[in-house]
Amino acid sequence: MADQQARPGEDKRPSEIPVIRWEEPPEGPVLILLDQTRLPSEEVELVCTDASALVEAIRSLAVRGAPVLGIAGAYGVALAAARGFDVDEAAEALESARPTAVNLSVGVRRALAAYRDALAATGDPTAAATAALASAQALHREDAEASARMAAHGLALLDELMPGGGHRVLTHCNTGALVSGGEGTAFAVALAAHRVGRLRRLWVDETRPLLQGARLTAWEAARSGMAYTLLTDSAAGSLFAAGEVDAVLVGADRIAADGSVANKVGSYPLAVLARYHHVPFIVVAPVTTIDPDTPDGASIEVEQRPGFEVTEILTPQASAVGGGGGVPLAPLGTQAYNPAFDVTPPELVTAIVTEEGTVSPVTPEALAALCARSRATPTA
Ligand SMILES: CSC[C@@H](O)[C@@H](O)C(=O)COP(=O)(O)O
Repeated sequence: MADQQARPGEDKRPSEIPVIRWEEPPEGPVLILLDQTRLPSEEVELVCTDASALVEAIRSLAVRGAPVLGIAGAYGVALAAARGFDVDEAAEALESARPTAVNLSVGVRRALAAYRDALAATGDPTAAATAALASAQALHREDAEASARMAAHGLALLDELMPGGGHRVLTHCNTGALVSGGEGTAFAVALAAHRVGRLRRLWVDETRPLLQGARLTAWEAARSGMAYTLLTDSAAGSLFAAGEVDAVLVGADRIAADGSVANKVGSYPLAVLARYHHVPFIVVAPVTTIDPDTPDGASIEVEQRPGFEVTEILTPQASAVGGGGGVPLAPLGTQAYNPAFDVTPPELVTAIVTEEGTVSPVTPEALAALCARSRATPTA
């Protein structure tokens, strides 16, 4: 079950946006999410008391973006365990809530493994629930740390590629604090450049159809005080042609073993434009987004979203899952093609920036070496 409660909208640094948190009131543990479908007009929290409410929140994009989906999935397992639900069933429902972002299943599986190990060791479901929660909290902390390290590596790369500073960066979708335990992935790099006075402008693609750029990235950019300009996705071409873009920074939902990058639909056209205009196309993602079990781009499952997201303008009150209810943009009955993501082949990616360092050029061998380095670091 999920309840909604409004919270006052005082100004905060992006890192202080309370995207997701665990609380234990007397009625029992809850997972509290900032409902991203209501931004930027309202800051409303969604209180999940069970995993099925969280599954619904994930499908409706109340919580979204690869790293935080992993964190949410892990807390979802902990919630099911703490509330005495069937943990395996909850884990399965959570893992399959959205197919493309690999972080979701990484987070769910990690908390589930912690739960099962503790149950096997102690036979005590309460101890197992505590272990699942500790695992989710560790993932949450690690993501914040990874975010800071990605920002540092990404800023170093921007400075290396453009030693003069004054970076004009184009970004797509939303990759800031709203998707992370920290300040995000691609947006965190732009924020780091802004803080040291080297970001001249952040170009923000509106990101049709659900407007994560306009609603969320512009909201985060405004809070950070950086210079930013919103554009329609289709205006990116003329912006490149005018020589106004020095680099493209995007996140990723899944990176295949060959370096193919699944990210919000519209990323691939930006990569093609960037190549044509000799502009670096940089992907920023934690190592958990690299999926060694997915060999190539063709093997990535791309989520297909309902057509009404394209044929209607959804108001915050209209359900993004249950079927329309928004303002019609197209004649009734119009069919829509609505993949949530597209896949950029590795040859169009200048670099992949992770918390473990930067891979450039992007090759299967370099990615495998990075993953091996990361696996050598123990996790909770
Ligand atoms: C660091 S976030 C990377 C991606 O998850 C992000 O760019 C994206 O595509 C999110 O899509 P969404 O459908 O809003 O979950």
